[in-house]
Amino acid sequence: MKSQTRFWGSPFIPPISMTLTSVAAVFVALYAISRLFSRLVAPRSQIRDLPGPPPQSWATGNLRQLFNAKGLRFHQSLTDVYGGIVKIYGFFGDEQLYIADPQALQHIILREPDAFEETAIFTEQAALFLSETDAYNFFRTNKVIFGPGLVATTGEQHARQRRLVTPIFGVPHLRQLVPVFYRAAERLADVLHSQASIEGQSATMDMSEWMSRVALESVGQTVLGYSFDPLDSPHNNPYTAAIKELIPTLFSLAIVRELAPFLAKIGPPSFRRKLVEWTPHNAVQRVKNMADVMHKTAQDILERKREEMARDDTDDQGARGKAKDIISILLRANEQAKAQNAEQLSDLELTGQMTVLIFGAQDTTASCLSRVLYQLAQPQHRGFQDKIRREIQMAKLDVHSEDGVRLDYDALGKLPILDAVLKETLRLFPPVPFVRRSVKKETLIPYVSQCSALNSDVGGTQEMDMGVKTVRVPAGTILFMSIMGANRLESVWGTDAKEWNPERWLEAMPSAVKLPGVFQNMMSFLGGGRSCVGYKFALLEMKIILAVLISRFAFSTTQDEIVWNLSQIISPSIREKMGSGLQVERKGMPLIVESL
Ligand code: HEM
Repeated sequence: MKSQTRFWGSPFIPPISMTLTSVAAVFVALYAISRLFSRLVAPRSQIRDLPGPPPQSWATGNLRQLFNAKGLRFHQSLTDVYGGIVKIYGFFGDEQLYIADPQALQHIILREPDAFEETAIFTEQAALFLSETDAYNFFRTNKVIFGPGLVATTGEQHARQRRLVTPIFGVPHLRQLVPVFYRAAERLADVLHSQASIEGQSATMDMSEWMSRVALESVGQTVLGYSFDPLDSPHNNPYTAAIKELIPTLFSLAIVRELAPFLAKIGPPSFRRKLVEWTPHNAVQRVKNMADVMHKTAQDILERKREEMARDDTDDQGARGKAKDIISILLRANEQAKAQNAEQLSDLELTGQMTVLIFGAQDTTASCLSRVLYQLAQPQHRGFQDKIRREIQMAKLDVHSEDGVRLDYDALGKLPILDAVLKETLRLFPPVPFVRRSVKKETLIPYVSQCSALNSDVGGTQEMDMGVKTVRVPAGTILFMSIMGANRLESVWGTDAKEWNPERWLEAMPSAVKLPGVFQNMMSFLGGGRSCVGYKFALLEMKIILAVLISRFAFSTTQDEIVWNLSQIISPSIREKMGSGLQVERKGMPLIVESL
């Protein structure tokens, strides 16, 4: 008997799903033909002469190696084995570039940013997935996850939004957020303390889960003035579930999404939306539903903010004090701009910013915080925990705060060991290991060839400077900018570039080679007009959380084997060996947490 195909319980689905499968096959074939054709008519590309790995297959090139949860080694090997500028393959022999070279990155990010844009894939993907209005919103969400994305557009519209949003991440506003970050960090510390007390004085806890929760609560409170997760009780907010799921789900669709620029040209938005609704693919449907939940939540919060603002205005001279969260500030600035007929954000742009900021902030900081705790918990690095604890105790002696417990904004900026540990972790383990761009117009990219020893022994590279060269790159080429590769170059960081050594930040840096990063010569927050708008916010938040936790707890490792996975943003999981040599993995990073 033939098995019955079911799609979301609908009796009409089998014929539709069959039709869609055939339609998809036709699209893929058309895409392949169009790529082949454009390659035949295009002048011979110089990319062809660059070194790089062979494609794994003609159809998917190296994409399966690049967009793979276990792909971190492959990413690292590209720079180690082939140098700072590497030829890789996309679909059907499409030649792409993988870049860690400082000269090339300077060119792309600072010297000629107009020749590059965030991959059109994202714009067109959104256009493909959603109705016109939602596509706009969804796109911005998506961009911050898979690449930069303050807004859905490039050029002047992005510049305008950036101008409007940047001031709220300045030091005066950040100072006001300090107590909010402390509240979340201290609540977490109380919860961990009571858990540890149940088992005496110490207990094994999944610290990556806790970092994820405290990061979401911190950003919810500071950006939206909204509590997603009270930390002291189980949380079941649908938004929380959506944002946790979205990144891995989108990453699992990474290869399919490569086809988006082509598919997005088909028909009007309403037709493309229908196509997505009918697509018999679980991950596609989940992404659509998550986007809906996030958009709806952002709309509700915006409504509530407007009501609060109206109440503030009618209150007796703001007796309750004006809300200090970022969206309230943005909203007030926007209302002022409206009154003066100046630059402002539409409602759709405002809800888009909310989602973008939550996404940009949550997983990235959670990933970095988890990695800092993991490093500090290693037996060989535990001395750094003691040093940080001591320097915090010393700093508190100088602080005249109400409770004598919290270091203020300025005191937090004067903790050299904590600072060095955070910088070194961000350098060696950037939460976002790469971003992508596409070339808008043909350009000549300079690079310093460091491809000397074609050394297949990953990690055993010998970089040799062979002088500045250039490569002519045609419009439409996709680039991977390797944040992790650049952050580990020996030419920039010295021979111990691949080691975790916080002490390097307490000494003079060995090299004068400049990377175009916005923060401390590293690429972790990128650089230029698309750099991370929230990096000072992130550093402040992470310092407060770490200062509170390290003051109250000692962290050490368990027997578990922890592995770090790539899903655009890096996250840990536990590898378990089952009988018969089988290995399974589950999300998490258990550490032994001891109350002090
Ligand atoms: C450790 C924490 C963080 C890391 C490593 C990080 C990293 C990055 C990177 C690499 C980009 C560039 C992406 C690209 O161009 O494709 C970026 C952009 C961005 N980040 Fe962050 N980020 C962090 C925290 C935050 C926080 C806390 C916020 C907000 C509160 C934030 C908001 C943004 C926004 C809005 C953009 C897009 C900027 C634009 O396109 O103009 N990030 N971030």
